[in-house]
Amino acid sequence: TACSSKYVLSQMHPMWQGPLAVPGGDRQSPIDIVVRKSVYDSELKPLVTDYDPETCQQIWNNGYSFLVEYDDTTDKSTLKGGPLQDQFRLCQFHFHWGETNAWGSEHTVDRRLFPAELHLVHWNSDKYSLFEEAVMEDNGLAVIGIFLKVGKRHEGLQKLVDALPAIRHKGSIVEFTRFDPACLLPSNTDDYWTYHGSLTTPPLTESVTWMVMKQHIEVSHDQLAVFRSLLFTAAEEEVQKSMVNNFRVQQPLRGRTVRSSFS
Ligand SMILES: NS(=O)(=O)c1c(F)c(F)c(-n2cc(CC3CCCCC3)nn2)c(F)c1F
Ligand SMILES: [Zn+2]
Repeated sequence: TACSSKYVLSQMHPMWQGPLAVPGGDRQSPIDIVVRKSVYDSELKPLVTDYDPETCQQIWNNGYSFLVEYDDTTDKSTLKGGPLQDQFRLCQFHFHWGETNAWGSEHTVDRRLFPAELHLVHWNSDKYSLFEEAVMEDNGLAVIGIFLKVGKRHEGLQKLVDALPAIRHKGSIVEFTRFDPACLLPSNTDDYWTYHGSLTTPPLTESVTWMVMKQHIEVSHDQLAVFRSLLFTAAEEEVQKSMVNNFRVQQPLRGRTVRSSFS
């Protein structure tokens, strides 16, 4: 898909630190969400997701995370509502996690870290015709962020966990079909924080409307351990590096307001 063909990885250090902020960047991600400073906005609507599992295509290790990619050539898997004016197409979802359960998420809530964070990446198909185009525009992307906590096993996640050994190395890809990403959403998707930010990996473009869910999902310790069995490195590299701590350092708020859909 447009999204997959271009998810090429720049030679990024695993612990993507990169420039603290993009030159002139005043809406970088991730950030700490300071609950008491967020502003309730009664105009914010519930999110409306409409995902078709038939658009699920493949799962691959891009050397930064693992991605589940969807066919985004038609409006079959969409997101609208929330703070969004337009309709957005799902192109991929991926995760960020730590080497231990003590950290791993990119966003935090009052400095609280979670062991992992799921990102569902969508692009504005009302205004643009390709992901690559949308990724460069102010209102081009919409990403849903969902925190993961260690607890009971997540039945829906297991199909994905079982596919990971086949993509241990950077660059490996396998067919992955009929996976409904709705199974990864928390039961309550009405309560979220939203702010204008950026990709947390290169090209770090400031094109993302973020919606971070208030409610986390639970996965088991063992399921998360399989994430950590992935490798940043390709099969032919001598030194293999575990794919862990693939999160970006937090960025300055620069006067932005984080709005909440709940009071
Ligand atoms: N963490 S995040 O902010 O949710 C997040 C995203 F939203 C992304 F869209 C990407 N992304 C990066 C590219 C490379 C493209 C390479 C060609 C030019 C456009 C980017 N594809 N998708 C991404 F890597 C990422 F981490
Ligand atoms: Zn991400």
